[in-house]
Amino acid sequence: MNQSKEQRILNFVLQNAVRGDPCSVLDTIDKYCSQKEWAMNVGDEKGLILDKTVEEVNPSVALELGTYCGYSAVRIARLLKAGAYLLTVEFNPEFAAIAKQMIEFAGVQDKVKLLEGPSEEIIPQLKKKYEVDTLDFVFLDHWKDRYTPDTILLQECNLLRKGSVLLADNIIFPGAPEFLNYIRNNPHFQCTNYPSHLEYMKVGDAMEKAVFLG
Ligand SMILES: Cc1ccc(Cc2cc(O)c(O)c(C(=O)NC/C=C/[C@H]3O[C@@H](n4cnc5c(N)ncnc54)[C@H](O)[C@@H]3O)c2)cc1
Ligand SMILES: [Mg+2]
Repeated sequence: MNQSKEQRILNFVLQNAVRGDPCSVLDTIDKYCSQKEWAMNVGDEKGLILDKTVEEVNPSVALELGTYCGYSAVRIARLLKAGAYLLTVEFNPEFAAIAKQMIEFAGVQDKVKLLEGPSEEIIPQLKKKYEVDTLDFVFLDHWKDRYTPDTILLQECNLLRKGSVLLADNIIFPGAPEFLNYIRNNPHFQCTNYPSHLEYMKVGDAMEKAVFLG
């Protein structure tokens, strides 16, 4: 049975990156996906916007929706302070298995909890089952039509506090027009747009930061 693209990306990392070195894992994925097979990792250019936002927020508890191969989970986890952790949600079992190996190879497994299942089921479990009080940072990079319902769900589950920061990928391409309309017209969020490019391409894209005002 021939391998999936995601399996080929993982194999390339296992054979070419330095075990326990998150930066080498990120660089190796970026090298593979820019030179061999495109994949929907946040990538190096938008990755810098993600880095700056995570460093600015310095979260104790972070949530990622849409783990995929684990690129942004590694990217976020490598910046977390001692005792801080990332919860990352992925409902495709094949991708979750790939991401688990990617996270472990990068050596950030102690900072990452990979939760397998749909975000709409996991989010309501975060307080009771995963002992979360509130989330300091949320990275949205899953199906784009889930950004709005999951942002509403996070509020309904009282998982956001004054100052919680949401960062959403792909505002331009593939685009999340409904989310943009929702969040920019919502008085409870203060929004900032970060123009960039689609990962590994010369196509325009952007990220949107939304600070919850309580
Ligand atoms: C054809 C084509 C290809 C790529 C692009 C460009 C492009 C560029 C990008 O940066 C992109 O992020 C995307 C994109 O579509 N991302 C969707 C990412 C989903 C991942 O998240 C998982 N997931 C999806 N919904 C859920 C959910 N509720 N609960 C838990 N996991 C979920 C999936 O299992 C995948 O692991 C696309 C445009 C067009
Ligand atoms: Mg994306």
